[in-house]
Amino acid sequence: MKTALTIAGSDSSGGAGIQADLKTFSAHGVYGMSVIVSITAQNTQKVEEVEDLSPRIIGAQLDAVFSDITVDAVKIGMVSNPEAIRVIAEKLIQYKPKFIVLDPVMVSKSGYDLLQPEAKNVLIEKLLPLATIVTPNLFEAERLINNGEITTIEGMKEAAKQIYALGPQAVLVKGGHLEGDAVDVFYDGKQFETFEEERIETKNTHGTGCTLSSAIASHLAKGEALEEAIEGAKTYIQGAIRHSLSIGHGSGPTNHFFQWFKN
Ligand SMILES: Nc1ncnc2c1ncn2[C@@H]1O[C@H](COP(=O)(O)OP(=O)(O)O)[C@@H](O)[C@H]1O
Ligand SMILES: Cc1ncc(COP(=O)(O)O)c(N)n1
Repeated sequence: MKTALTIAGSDSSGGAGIQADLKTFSAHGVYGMSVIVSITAQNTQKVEEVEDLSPRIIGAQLDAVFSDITVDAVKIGMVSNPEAIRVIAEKLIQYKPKFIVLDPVMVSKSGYDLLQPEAKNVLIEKLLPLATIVTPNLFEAERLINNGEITTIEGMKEAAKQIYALGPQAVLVKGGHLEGDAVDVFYDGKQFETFEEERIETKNTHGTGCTLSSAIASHLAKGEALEEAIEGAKTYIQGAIRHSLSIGHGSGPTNHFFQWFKN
């Protein structure tokens, strides 16, 4: 069986973070593993509190996994602070996994800072150059390049180009927060490609970015080429949002098992 590892934060409500990632891996028939960076007390309405784990235990988790198990793909989500980022980068350079999908999580949909402001430049310097692909949403893309608001597909293309220049092998700027259809823009230094799906009208989009990046990692773990992996992940997130779950009183989670249990 192919394997994937998520390095991210825990979401107590199970809709985003580590929990979304593991569900996504399972739904793809990939064996999931996790290195927890931070614990959030969170639900569908808000993030109440965040507690980061020490860089030491983050490093120890990475050593435990990589020293024993072949990791076919890594997904990185919430990394929270500069010290955590430094140890993650150091271990990834040491163990050299073949694929790294970096979701540069910055702020939760409910508006809580999941990346300390002073950690942004460390993420850019240490993690972006290691990424097979980086998957910012519009807000994160704006913050990565500090070049104003992105409001059009053309703007997303320009941002993708500038983020590519920061060192990842490819970029997928996600258009979930734009108006109209859900259009994501891919750039790999050679060409642009757009991945488009019809926008689904729902408030239940908690964890969509986590789900998409883990789905890409799952497809890469199974040996698919990058664009094929994005295509598969985009089809998956569309189903997971279409059948998303009205759980809780706020923004409900995506449905990872919609193939079997439709809402
Ligand atoms: N309402 C929606 N209908 C269809 N696809 C969506 C919707 N909202 C987001 N998506 C898709 O879900 C994925 C996650 O996007 P986005 O919401 O922009 O990221 P994030 O969760 O990081 O903010 C992207 O592929 C985006 O196009
Ligand atoms: C632990 C953790 N990781 C990531 C997200 C982002 O997900 P969203 O953008 O849907 O709030 C989150 N809310 N919590």
